[in-house]
Amino acid sequence: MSSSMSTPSASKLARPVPFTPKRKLSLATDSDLTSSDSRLPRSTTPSLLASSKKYKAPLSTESRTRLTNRPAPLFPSTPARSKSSDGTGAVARPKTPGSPRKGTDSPLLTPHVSEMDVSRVDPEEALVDFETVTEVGDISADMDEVDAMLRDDYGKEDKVLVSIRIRPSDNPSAWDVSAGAQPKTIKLQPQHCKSSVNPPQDFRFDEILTGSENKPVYNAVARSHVCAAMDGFNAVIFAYGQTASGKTFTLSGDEDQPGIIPRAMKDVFAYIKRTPTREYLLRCSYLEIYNEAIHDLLAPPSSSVSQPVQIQGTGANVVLTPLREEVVTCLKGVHEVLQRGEGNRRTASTDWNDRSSRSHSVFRLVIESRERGGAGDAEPASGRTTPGFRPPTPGGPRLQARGGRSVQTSVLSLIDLAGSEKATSDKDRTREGKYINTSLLTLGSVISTLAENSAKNKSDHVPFRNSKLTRMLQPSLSGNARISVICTINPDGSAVAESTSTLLFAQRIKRVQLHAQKKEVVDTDALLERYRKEIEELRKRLAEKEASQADGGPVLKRRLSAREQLDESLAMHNLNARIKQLTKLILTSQTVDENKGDESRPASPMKVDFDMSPYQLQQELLAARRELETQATQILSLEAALATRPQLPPDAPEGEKDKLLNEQAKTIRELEIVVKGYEENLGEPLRAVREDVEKEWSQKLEAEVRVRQEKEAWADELVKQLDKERKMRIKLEEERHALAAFVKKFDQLGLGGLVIPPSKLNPPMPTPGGAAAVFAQRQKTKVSQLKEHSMAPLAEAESPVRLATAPIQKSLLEEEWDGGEDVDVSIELEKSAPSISPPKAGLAAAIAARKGSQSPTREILGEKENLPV
Ligand SMILES: Nc1ncnc2c1ncn2[C@@H]1O[C@H](COP(=O)(O)OP(=O)(O)OP(=O)(O)O)[C@@H](O)[C@H]1O
Repeated sequence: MSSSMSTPSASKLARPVPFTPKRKLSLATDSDLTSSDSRLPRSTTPSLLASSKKYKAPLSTESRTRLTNRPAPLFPSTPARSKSSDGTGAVARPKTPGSPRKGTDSPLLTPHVSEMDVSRVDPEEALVDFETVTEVGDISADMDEVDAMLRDDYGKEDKVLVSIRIRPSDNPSAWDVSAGAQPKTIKLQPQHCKSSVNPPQDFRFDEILTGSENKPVYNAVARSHVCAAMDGFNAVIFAYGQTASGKTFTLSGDEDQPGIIPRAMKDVFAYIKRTPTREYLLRCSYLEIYNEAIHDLLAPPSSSVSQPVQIQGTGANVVLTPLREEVVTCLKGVHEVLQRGEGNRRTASTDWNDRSSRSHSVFRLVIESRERGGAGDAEPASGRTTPGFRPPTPGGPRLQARGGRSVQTSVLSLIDLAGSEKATSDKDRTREGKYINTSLLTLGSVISTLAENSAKNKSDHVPFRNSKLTRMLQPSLSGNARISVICTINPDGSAVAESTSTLLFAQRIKRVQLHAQKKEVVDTDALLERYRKEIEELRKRLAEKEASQADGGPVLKRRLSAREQLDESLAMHNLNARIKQLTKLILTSQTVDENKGDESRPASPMKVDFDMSPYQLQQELLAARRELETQATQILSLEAALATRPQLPPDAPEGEKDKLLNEQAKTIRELEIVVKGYEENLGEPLRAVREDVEKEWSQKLEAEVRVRQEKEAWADELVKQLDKERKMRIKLEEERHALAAFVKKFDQLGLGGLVIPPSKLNPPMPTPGGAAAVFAQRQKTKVSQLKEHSMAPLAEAESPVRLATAPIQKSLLEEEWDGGEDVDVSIELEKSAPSISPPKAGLAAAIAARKGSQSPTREILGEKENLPV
């Protein structure tokens, strides 16, 4: 059956705010992030969400309807943030401390000492039988399905279960899906193919799911893995896909459609309920990988800032430390843990998703279980049976004979990966996007190498260490886990490149070979075993106290002071309470679900001595804290010393140096694989990003070129103008020199006693008002001088040569020079000439004769002396 994914839509409604109220990003600056990502304060910034105006993934009409008609929730909504009692909305401080983990006995790694006052536990409350369970809606609804699952043979699968989930959309789908038939295929519609030569590829997967219902998705892709985890296999379920394609919706869901995590938790308790032959201890942790730093989502904010989580160990023995683990005994407890963790996740509004996960989040449930029936059990198995029970694990009783009892430990990891994305308009989001894409690319290349190794029976190096995500997943990806991958895609034509890339990833991971094994060992470190031992010890002490009281009777009582008697009875009460409390942490089919009113329980790494007085305990606590501080300082200085030490001393043996060189060569190979994977895996979307960037830059370049051309044209014009001006100056200069030379010669010949003052040969700078103004002024002065002196001698004197004898009389030439250097003085002279009245006849004649010629002096000289001009 082939169907298109399009859904008719009348209009695009506003995108509803998704249910998940994840923690928003702080406004930390880029430099903050760079300096210490792990120290990033997780404060919220409402403006980040409010500022989102861009295009976001459109929701289908179907999901919008679902979101507007909400029935009362069956399961407490996973990520909703609870209001504190003071109504501020702040998440209440967790009441319980971190539990110890295997191999983390150091107090530094389990820094949160129990805060719970055990004396307050009501022993009566602890004893609740499974028949008294009232939270029917929580667990029983899915019991039959769990029974059915338990009958299935789910443990033999050695391939990754790969499913595709297509997000509903109002736009026409670009994909043809054949989800009903076998094999289930998905194919790009021909009109969306880039190449008309190659027909679209048929992708085949285990499941192809559509629609907004989360239950069928859970049943198809997760339930078998949850049951496998309960049965002792490590199991990993993760969602992979482009941003806003529905990963968080699939994993966490919302109030109407709880996702895989809440449904899985329900099944965990249902499973315990259906398995009376075993007892369980559950503890969970929640972390995120943000900008390549691991953050504990359950740690109090102060400690998560000061102590980022580190990955220690190698290969299959990867340990995360310090990571808070909380023992959970009921669905409500898990809900509280999830809620707290979700509240601490980093989300932000991006160009594509109002609440985009900016980190990879990992919810881990550690399941310890073992056969029931040995000494120390709080209660014997009731003998009540339910159809569909699994038979007891073969070999269990035999292992008990060796002192401890075999404990099965498995981990169920539920991972919501951040979505691959293009560069976004926001700088911080782009930076996060880079980290996200890089770690996804590393995941892609790890999967590629694993698939290649499986297909060709090779053992090529797998670059697990290239990202925190792959390093953390190394034990599971190496094969010792059952893996289910849900690849989510957006069916729109605009997202074809990203969806194709996701499908290629899905196809590759399908080829990875798994060989998951159950781990059942005599494990004295298992928390379950430690609790059992502690219970036994406490019981022994209680019995001794009771016995000594019974033996001593009134005699003993008389010897003890009233205060001592009070302390004694208090100590016994505490012992009882602690026994009850520890017993309650161990889940059996009878006790599961009985602690419905409690939150997660403490799992104190310390064995508390209840005989101590409160004062003594306080002193001990203080001393322990001091020791802790000293050790922390020591660790810091050791770390600093380690960091500054060269990798190898100069005199290290050659073998060591070779080893280091080999390691470095290995790292280079890994990087090469990453680069190769980079090109292969997400080449398509990144090409698109590159094209976008290239386009933007070529536009900028064109604009720059245009501006430059304009400037060059302007500069050319300026050069031309300057050239013209220079030529004009040269011409004027030549004229000036010619004139000066001529006048000099004129004077040398003694033709008029005209003396050219040196200032005329080096004329002054132009005067304001120009030559005309100066000339007019001088003429005026001259006229007034003429008026003052007698005009007669001048009138009698015909020859201009006489002029030289009158010292106050300037020569015509001088007057001409006063006109300035750049102006044609002859014109000014002509204009001004009539105003000089009454001129001497000879001079007037000379002026008149000069009309039309370039220089009046030349005219005069030409006339009088017949000199060549
Ligand atoms: N199958 C679905 N049915 C209905 N609504 C869906 C479905 N899948 C996704 N959505 C809606 O689409 C929006 C984006 O989904 P979601 O946040 O789960 O994407 P994501 O892949 O986790 O994105 P990111 O990687 O950016 O965190 C949400 O509002 C979600 O409710």
